[in-house]
Amino acid sequence: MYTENSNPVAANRNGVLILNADCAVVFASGTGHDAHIQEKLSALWKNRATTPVSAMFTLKDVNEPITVVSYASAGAGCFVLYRADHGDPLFEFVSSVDFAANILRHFITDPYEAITVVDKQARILYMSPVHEKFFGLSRGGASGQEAGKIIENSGLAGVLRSGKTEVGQVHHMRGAVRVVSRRPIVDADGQIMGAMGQVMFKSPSALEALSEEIRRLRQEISFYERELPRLRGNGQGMEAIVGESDSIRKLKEQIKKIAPLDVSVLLVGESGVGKDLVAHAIHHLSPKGHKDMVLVNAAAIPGNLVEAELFGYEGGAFTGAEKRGRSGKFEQADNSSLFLDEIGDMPLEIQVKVLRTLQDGTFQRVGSSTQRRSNFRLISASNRDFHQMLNTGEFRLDLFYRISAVTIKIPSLRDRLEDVPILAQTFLERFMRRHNVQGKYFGPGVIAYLQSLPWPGNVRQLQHTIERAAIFSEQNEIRCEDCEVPLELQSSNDLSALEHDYHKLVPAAAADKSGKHVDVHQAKARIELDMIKETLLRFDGNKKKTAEHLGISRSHLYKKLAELDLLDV
Ligand SMILES: Nc1ncnc2c1ncn2[C@@H]1O[C@H](COP(=O)(O)OP(=O)(O)OP(=O)(O)O)[C@@H](O)[C@H]1O
Repeated sequence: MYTENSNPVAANRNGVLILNADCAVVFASGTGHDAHIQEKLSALWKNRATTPVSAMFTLKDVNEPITVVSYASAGAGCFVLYRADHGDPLFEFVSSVDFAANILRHFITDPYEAITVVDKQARILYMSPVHEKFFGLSRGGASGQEAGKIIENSGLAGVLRSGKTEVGQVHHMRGAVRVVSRRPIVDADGQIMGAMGQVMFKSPSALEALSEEIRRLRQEISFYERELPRLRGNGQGMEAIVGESDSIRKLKEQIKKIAPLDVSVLLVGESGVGKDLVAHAIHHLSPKGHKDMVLVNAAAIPGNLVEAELFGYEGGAFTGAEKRGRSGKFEQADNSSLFLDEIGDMPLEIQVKVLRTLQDGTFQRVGSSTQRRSNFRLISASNRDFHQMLNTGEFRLDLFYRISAVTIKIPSLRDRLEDVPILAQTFLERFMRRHNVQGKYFGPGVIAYLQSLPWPGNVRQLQHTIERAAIFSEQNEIRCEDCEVPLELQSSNDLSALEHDYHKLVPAAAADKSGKHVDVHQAKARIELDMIKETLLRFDGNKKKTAEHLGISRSHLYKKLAELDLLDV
């Protein structure tokens, strides 16, 4: 029998015992000499045929509990003995969990959370198989090598120096991005023994998505921080209406005069001219301006909910109603302004319902017979032609009188093209402020080009054009070709209506982007082409919807598409 007992410290705490097939001791070291321990392990080893010896277990009924790691071969049983202190988590873990070894094995071979263990000199003692594979090494190929030589950008040597744990670090290696944690490993006296790195192999893409989401949310927060002053109302007064033309000056005068008076105002004008802005400015300058204006989109209230939405309801008035009931828009607008947007699109049956409240300010909540009163200032807006609607009976005359004590017409942009430069500059600066972009500017000829366009979608369309140009312009300079203008006819969707407005559109279409003159047929074809392209895009290439929307037959559309070589769209 060979015995080894030269290290008193090791002998005191640790040891090795090797037994042959007949349970005789062939090697003992340290606590392996302890007769009591030898007896216990021999008994276990003897019964190995009926009760296999665990890979890791604790001997409890000896002087001091001992953690044992065993390795069995056909001819011998090798036991590594480790005298654990009481309260040592490893001892507790191993002594209380039968399958402790399986867990540790799982931990060191987990394909999703690979580990690397280094000694004090940052030499690799162990690397998980999946990690070795990742580095193109064979099994055990990393052992004994310097961590920095195997692991690109390894931070383990740094952790050994600093003694500080690093959690959730992004680590670039071999062209991949991984999330890693590194920690120093200390002994019972707090001395650094080595370090361990752990790499998340699974879902770094999910973590990347998470960090991308955080980045996006941060951006959004900073966007809203910049927007807040405007949303709080700083941008809702007269200063929000940009323009220096005579018609805009006159409009601002009208707003100043009308705002303090408690009369109902009807704002008319094409879509995108700024009716909403004007409504806010009137409310803002009115004695009720300190309260929020209540907005109702008259075209968008679902028919079956219109009464509940406008007048409110009592608790349990109908299935799905809130228990405590709810106030409607009229009630919410008490002592404030009520903005009835798109009033020209209000269905006739709803017109009847609102008329009475508009006449005397009284209403009843659905499910209640109590008469309520609301004192609101009415502002309405529409891009529809009221004369025509009154003639055809689409809009009630009595309601029209009620909403239009004063009517303000907001001019189309093409009738005040002198406002285009200041509007374009304002939108560009606003865009840069909101999106933290710097240095964009209009190149030569761009403003003149913008002034030559008809703007059927008015200021909204100009704003979108500038924003699109700011996004897509390759350099800081915005050029004419960046200002692609899809023709959006908001209030009239067909080509005949376009022809009706032809005298207004021709001057604009009569120059191409470089300012070169084109004749009337070319200009008309250009408009038609733009409309077809824009509408096709809007309806994802659906030709039926495109034809319907443009008010042309499908055969005409196909003919045009064939001419334009767009049939495959
Ligand atoms: N004079 C202006 N100065 C600055 N921005 C303007 C001006 N007129 C319109 N805008 C901007 O153009 C866009 C459309 O304006 P707004 O919604 O007020 O138009 P609208 O006439 O109410 O349109 P719709 O009839 O389609 O509701 C908004 O972003 C608005 O801020």
